[in-house]
Amino acid sequence: MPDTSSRSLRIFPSRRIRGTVTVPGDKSITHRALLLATLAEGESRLSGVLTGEDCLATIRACQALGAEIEFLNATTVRVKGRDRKLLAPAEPIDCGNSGTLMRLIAGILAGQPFSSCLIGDASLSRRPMARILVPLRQMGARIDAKGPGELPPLEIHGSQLHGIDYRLPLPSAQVKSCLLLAGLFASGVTRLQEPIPTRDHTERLLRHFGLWPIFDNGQLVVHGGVRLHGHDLFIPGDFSSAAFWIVAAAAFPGSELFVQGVGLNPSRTGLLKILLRMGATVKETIESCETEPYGTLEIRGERLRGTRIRGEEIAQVIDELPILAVAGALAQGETIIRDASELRVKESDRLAALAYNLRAFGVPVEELPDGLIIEGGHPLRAASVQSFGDHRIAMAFAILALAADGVSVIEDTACIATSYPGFEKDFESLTQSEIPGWGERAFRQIGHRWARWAKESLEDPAEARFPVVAIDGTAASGKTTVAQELARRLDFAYCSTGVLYRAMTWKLLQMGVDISNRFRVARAVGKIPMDCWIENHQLKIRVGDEDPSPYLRDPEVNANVSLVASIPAVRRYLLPLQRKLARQAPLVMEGRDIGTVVFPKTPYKFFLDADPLVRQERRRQQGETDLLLERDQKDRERKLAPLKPAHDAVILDTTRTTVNELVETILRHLKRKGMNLQ
Ligand SMILES: Nc1ncnc2c1ncn2[C@@H]1O[C@H](COP(=O)(O)OP(=O)(O)O)[C@@H](O)[C@H]1O
Ligand SMILES: Nc1ccn([C@H]2C[C@H](O)[C@@H](COP(=O)(O)OP(=O)(O)O)O2)c(=O)n1
Repeated sequence: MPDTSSRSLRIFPSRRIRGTVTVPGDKSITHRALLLATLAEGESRLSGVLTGEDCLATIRACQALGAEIEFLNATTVRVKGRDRKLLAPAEPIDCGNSGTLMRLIAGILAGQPFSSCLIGDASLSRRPMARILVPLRQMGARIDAKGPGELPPLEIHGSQLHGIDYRLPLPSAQVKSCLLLAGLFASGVTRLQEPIPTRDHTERLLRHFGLWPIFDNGQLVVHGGVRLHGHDLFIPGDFSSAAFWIVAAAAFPGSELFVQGVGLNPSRTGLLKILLRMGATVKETIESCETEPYGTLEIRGERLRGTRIRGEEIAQVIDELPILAVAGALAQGETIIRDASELRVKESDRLAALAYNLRAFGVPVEELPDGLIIEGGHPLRAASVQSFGDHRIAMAFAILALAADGVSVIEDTACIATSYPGFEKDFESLTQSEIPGWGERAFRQIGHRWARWAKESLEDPAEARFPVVAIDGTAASGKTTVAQELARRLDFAYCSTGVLYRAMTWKLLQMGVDISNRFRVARAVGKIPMDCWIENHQLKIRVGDEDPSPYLRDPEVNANVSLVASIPAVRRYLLPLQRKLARQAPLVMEGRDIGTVVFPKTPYKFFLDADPLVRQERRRQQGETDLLLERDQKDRERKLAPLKPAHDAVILDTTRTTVNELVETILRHLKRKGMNLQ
C-alpha cells in the first residue's frame, strides 16, 4: 500500500490507465441530502453517502441540530428528520474544511429561533462569506462574521426572515442553495436569479423531498413555511472525483477506462465537453434519470490538444479546473484558462498552487490574475510538490506525476480524505498494475526499464532514491567514457556533474563576474536560476531560459571551472540539484566528490586515475585546450569536497586498460556488492 502515514504519496510513472472504477458518493449531493433530510418530517435512507471529512462534518452538524443519524452500512445512513423544528446546538458547529457546509447551514440557521455559531479550520477561516451575508442580511438575518473582512467564524442570532428578490452577482451554487434554504424559513416568497446556471442539486433534492421550486421568468422561486417529506435517495458517484481518472485515461494514449455509477447531472459534466474539444474519446451512457442522473462513462486515451476555457463555461467546471490544467499540461499546444479568479478563494489559491506545481514538473506556465496559460506537451520531470492542503490539487498532481520521468512525491495528502477516501487504493489499482503491494507494483510499472531498482528506492524512504553508481577521478582518466558505457549496460541514466560546474562557470563568465572574488561569485550564484533533470536517460540543464550545453567545453570554461568549483557557495548551490536526480532514475554519476560528498552512502563507488602524461595526451587528441594537471591540483587542494577517493571506493588505473575491460571490472564489483544484475 502507498505510504499514507507520512501523509505523502510517492508516484511511479505509468502512462496507461486501465480498468473499471466506481468513485465514492457525490460530495455536493451528500451535503444537501443530509441537510434536507434533517429538515424533513419522517425518515430518509440515504445510500452511496460520501464519508469524507467534509460530509462527516455535515453529519455531526445535523446531529447537533437534533437529527437522528444512524449508519446502516459503510455508505448508507438513516436520517430521522426534525420536521423543521431544529434544536439549538449546544456548542459551535465545526464545519471543518467545508465551504459548502458553512454556507448552506448558515442559510438554515439564520431563520431559527435560536443563536448558533459556525467555525472552521484555518483554510475555511480564510474563505469569503460576504457573498452569503449580504443577501441574508437583506432577508433580515443577524449574523456577525468574527474574522477580519467578513470571514468566519459566523455568529448567527436567529431571527424572522422575509423573502427577497435577489440577483446573484456571481455564479455560485453555494450562495444559491444558502438562500433557497433560508427562503424555506422566511415569510413570503424568495426569488433568485443566477447570472449563469450553476449546479442544480439543491433544486433537484428539494423536489425529491417534496417541494417544487418554481422557475418563473428566469427566476427560481421558493415559498416560505413549506414542509419537506423524508424520502430514500441513492447518491451516485461524484463526477468531480471521477474527473481525475477521466482526464488521466483521456490523455494517456492506450488507456481504457470504465467509470460506473457516476453522477451525470448535466450541470456537472462540463469537463466532458471540454475534453471532447481537446480530442478525447468519451462515451456517456445514462442509466437512470431519477432525481440525479447517473450512468457509465467509457474513456479511451488519445493525444489531446490544448484548448481555451473561459466565460460561462468556467462555472460548469469550477471544481475540475485543477485537473483540467493538468490535462492542458499533457496536451499538445497551449491551454488558456480565463475568468477563473474564483479559484483564488477555494481550499487554496488554486491558480497560484497550480502555476507553482506545474512549473516544478517542468511545464511552462504563465499565471494571470484570473487564469493560466499552460504550454502543454513538454517532457515532464519528476518533482516533489505540495498539496497546499487542497484535496483537488493533491489528486490533480498525482495524475500529472504519472507522466514524469521518475518518481515524484506529493506532500501533505491527508486532505484527499475530504472528498475522496480510498483515492490511494483506486490510484494503485488503476495506474500501478495488478501486483499486490506498492513496492512490487512499482517494479512492474517502471517495468521494462528500471523496475528492479525501484525496490532500493523504496527501502530508503528518507532519501527516496534510486541506486547510484559513483564514478570519481582525475581529468581525462576516462570517467565519461566508462560511465556512459556502464550506464548503457545497466540501463541507468548517465549523469556528468562536471557539466553543472561548467554551466555555472559559463554563466558567471557571461555575467562578467570577477571569478577570483569569491564573495562576488557567492552573491551572483544566488541570482542564477539553474535547474537540471533526467530526460531520456540523460542529464538536461537549463540556466534560466538558456541551454548552456554548446559552451561547456570552451577554453575559458576549462580554464576557470576548477576555481569556480572551489567556491563553497557554488558547491552548496549544486549539491541539492545533484541529489534530487537520484529521485528520478537509477544513475551512473561521474564527478569528483560523488562517492565522498554527494552520495556518500552509496555502496557502489569507483575512482579512476591514469598516468598524467597519458591523460594529457588523451585530452590533446580530443582537440581541447585544457591545462588538466593544474585543474587536478586545484581540485585536490580545495578545502571543500576535494578530489580524493572515498575510503570504500574501488580504485582503477585506466592507463593501460580498455574501456570494455574497465566496465566489465566494474560490473563484477557491482555484483559482488549485491547489485541485482540481470
Ligand atoms: N581506458 C581508456 N583507454 C584509452 N583511452 C581512453 C580510455 N578512457 C577514455 N579514453 C579516452 O580519453 C579521452 C578522455 O576521456 P573522458 O572519458 O572524456 O575522460 P574524463 O571524463 O575523465 O575527463 C577520450 O577521448 C576517451 O576516448
Ligand atoms: N563532482 C564534481 C565534478 C566536477 N567538479 C569540477 C572540477 C573539475 O575540474 C570541473 C570539470 O569537471 P569535468 O568532470 O567536466 O571535467 P573533466 O571532463 O574530467 O575534465 O568541475 C567538481 O568539483 N566536482
